[in-house]
Amino acid sequence: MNTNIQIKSALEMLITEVKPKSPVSLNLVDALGYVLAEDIFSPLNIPPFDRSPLDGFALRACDTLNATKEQPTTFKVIDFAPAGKPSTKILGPYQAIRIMTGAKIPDGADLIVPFEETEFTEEWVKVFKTYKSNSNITFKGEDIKKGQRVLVKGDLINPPEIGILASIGKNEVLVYDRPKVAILSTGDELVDVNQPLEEGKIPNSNSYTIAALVKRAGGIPYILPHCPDHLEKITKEISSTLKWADILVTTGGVSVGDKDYVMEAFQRICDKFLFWKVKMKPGTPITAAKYKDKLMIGLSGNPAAAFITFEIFVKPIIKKFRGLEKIYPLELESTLLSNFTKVRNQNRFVRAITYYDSGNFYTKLPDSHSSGVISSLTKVNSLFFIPAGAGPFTEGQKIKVQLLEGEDLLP
Ligand SMILES: Nc1nc2c(c(=O)[nH]1)N[C@H]1C(S)=C(S)[C@@H](COP(=O)(O)OP(=O)(O)OC[C@H]3O[C@@H](n4cnc5c(N)ncnc54)[C@H](O)[C@@H]3O)O[C@H]1N2
Ligand code: MOO
Ligand SMILES: [Mg+2]
Repeated sequence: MNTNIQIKSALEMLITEVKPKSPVSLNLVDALGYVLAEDIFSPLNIPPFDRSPLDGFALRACDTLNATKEQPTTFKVIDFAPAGKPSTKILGPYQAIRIMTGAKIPDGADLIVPFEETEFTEEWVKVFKTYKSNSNITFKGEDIKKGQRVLVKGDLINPPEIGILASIGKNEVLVYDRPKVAILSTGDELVDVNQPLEEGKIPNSNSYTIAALVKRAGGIPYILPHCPDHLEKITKEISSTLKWADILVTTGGVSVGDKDYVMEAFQRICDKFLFWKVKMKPGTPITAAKYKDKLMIGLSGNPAAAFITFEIFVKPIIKKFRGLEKIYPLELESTLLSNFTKVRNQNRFVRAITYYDSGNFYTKLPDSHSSGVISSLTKVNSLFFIPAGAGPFTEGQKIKVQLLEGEDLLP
């Protein structure tokens, strides 16, 4: 069995098992946060016609040749062209068409003069200088050429991409579906959040933390009813869940306790067992297995360990299922504002709070790092990785932290 393996090997083992979900066609408004499963080519020129970028008058530049401040040239206003209603007139010598921003340039015109540079009435307009041909015209295809590739397979759809798709008249896009992530907390001590507590019991918090983390990572979370520490029941629940879920995340029952059954359940169900125990703290006893194209990941029951190992191992998996290429966190240099003096012979991920101020990043470490402590997770937005044997770390020292959000900023 693969056991006590390095963090990197565990991640590689998991990631190589993941293929992006099959593409689905989505309406534009629903596509936010999905990843494109096709290259997008524009069927149109944008703009689709030569248009005016200003409110003013359409003229012929050659007619402005003798215009000066002292001796302006006068043009006869022959038509009005608002946006969306092109003028049908052909502009002749010393004629002008009053034109609005976004309107099609009338035939015969090669110049737009903005209102501010003219004097005008309803019948005539005066210009006071010479203009070059093609001044103040936005040309057809200047923004996007017909046939141009505007977005690439693998691009994340954010609001700008939605706008680009709409501007080329595309209402449906092919995107990679989001993975369905089932969450199963195990433990005889668990009760639902809305149920009364009895002696020795605790509310199931992991399912909710994990569901929120799944959502933040772009997966679709499904919280299953928590399961007692019972091998048959756990096995049955996981087997039936894998019929529809892409990823199954469990918490609890992965260590060496008499009632820790999750790894055994994985072994019964899987067609490929991946590993048990990774050389890191917290969350050492993490386990993973594969069944068909589905992944099972068993996280430690300790709330902070479940949180941290989710971010390290499950988040990149979800991102790969979503079709993203950048699946690992953004790492940045930061100034440590706390002391961390313990030197341990184990790789550690320390929960951290990182912020930006006047050109620098700063990182504070909460007081407690115990994997069973949940209170010190508040405001945690980053992880400080300490390789085995490294340290001590003191206030003012530069360190590297991994951000739990902000991957958009990756190059
Ligand atoms: N003899 C040893 N004991 C333990 C070892 C070891 O190496 N030798 N490893 C410790 C480490 S490290 C960890 S981490 C835990 C892992 O425990 P499990 O994954 O088996 O989790 P449980 O035993 O079920 O629970 C641990 C802890 O977490 C609480 N818990 C569980 N589920 C939830 C939930 N859904 N919401 C909130 N809290 C939960 C549970 O009550 C326990 O307190 O094992 C150590 N032991
Ligand atoms: O590996 Mo455990 O989560 O540190 O207590
Ligand atoms: Mg246990």
